[in-house]
Amino acid sequence: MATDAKRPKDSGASAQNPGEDKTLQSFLSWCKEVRLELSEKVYVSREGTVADYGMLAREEIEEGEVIFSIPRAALLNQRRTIIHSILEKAEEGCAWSPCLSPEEESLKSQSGWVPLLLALMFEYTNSESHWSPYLSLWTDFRALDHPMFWPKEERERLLQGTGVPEAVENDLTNILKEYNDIILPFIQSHREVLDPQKHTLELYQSLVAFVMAYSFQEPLEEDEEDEKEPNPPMMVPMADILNHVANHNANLEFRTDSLKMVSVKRIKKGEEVFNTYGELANWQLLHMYGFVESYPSNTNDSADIQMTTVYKAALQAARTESERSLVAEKWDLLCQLDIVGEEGAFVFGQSGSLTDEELYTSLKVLCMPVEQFKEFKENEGWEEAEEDDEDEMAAALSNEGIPKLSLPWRRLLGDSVSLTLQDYADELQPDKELLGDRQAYGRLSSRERLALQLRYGQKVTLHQLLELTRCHSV
Ligand SMILES: C[S@@+](CC[C@H](N)C(=O)[O-])C[C@H]1O[C@@H](n2cnc3c(N)ncnc32)[C@H](O)[C@@H]1O
Repeated sequence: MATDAKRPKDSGASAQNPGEDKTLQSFLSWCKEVRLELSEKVYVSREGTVADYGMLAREEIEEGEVIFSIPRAALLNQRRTIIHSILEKAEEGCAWSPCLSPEEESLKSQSGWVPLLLALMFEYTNSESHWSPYLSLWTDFRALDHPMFWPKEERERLLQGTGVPEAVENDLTNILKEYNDIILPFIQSHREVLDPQKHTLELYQSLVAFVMAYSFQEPLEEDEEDEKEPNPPMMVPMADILNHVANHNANLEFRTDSLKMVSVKRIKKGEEVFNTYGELANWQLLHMYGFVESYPSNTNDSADIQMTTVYKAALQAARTESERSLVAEKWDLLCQLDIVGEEGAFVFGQSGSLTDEELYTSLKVLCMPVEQFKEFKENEGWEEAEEDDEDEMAAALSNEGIPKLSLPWRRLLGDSVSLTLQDYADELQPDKELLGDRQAYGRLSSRERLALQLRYGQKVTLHQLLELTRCHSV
């Protein structure tokens, strides 16, 4: 535990030169007040980290050591804000606006983030806030450079084919809707604490980006997963100073009285302490956090192909109207069986398909002769014997070290889906030469670099898959 007594006056356990950064100094003093315990083996810094603030090891840290511990009372959530009572009342369904129906008055939003966002709107703009020393670390959330802050034209041009522009459009629509339907009426009904001139849509959007990139969600117990709604997000001071890499060396543990950042491997002196934000592909990291990991460091990277892309390829391959309506019927059944969905994606990781059950079944059904499809429909799935066949094939393929999908791929859909995938990969168009040309790379804007890294990784993943389908076609 770090205490005042143990610390020399000007080089606390948490910063090499704390005096140089007054905002950081004030945050670290606040941490002591709220009894956040920080190991003397680490310090917060803006130098020597991958991005702005981060945490560095002052000394070697063994696996399993507690790096810092945050009492639950130091977490910022909807219950720990001055406006908690009005948030609670609104959540309980008490009337707060004479013009709205009870459904409209509820603070329930699609994302479940609204109460925390209202709390942040109030606390972030209140200089007397208990959370001010913490929230003052960030003066401009737009500096995060999430694609939601890029001009639309730039986003669509640089990120075409990656899935990010579509995800961002969806976010922007939801943000506008939530602000107009829930936030603004709530602000207008609580003018004693909120003000539409100050608590604007622009601020709301910035705070959504902050919650996206900095908040934590406590996982549910395994037996609660099916019954309970996910826990609402919360802000976890100090844990959110840590940057992320796939090959992380620390992990946040949720205990009864406190949250603890624990090392999951030995961390050498001078190394950065990295948390994990989850097993996230580069397109997800860019969408939610505004950064990507360079190829091939992100072992969780993947390229996601919308399930409907495969449906469209099958429709294109159909030659007559009756073949097209058979494809449509097959697709409906696959949807009903929850094997595919309008919003779903087939996911390809660095070593092959991560959704091979769904992909294999979809391809097989889409290519079935009509008689076999009738039988499949009656059984609502495969016969036992066929499952055995699949297992045998999977075993044979994994003996060869080849992902399960590769062999049946061409046999099932011929060239049509391979070609669609090729088109999909071509749409990514990353200029590989640029990655190797340091000078040219140096001339790119930071957004162009992000886009290049993202598209290159996705293209490589897809090409590995395409290569496999070519090598092992039957
Ligand atoms: C939870 S915060 C981490 C603290 C942050 N560095 C700061 O100074 O406020 C998450 C943000 O840190 C940055 N970040 C985290 N890991 C990164 C990485 N490996 N590379 C680049 N930026 C990263 C991104 O801007 C991300 O949105």
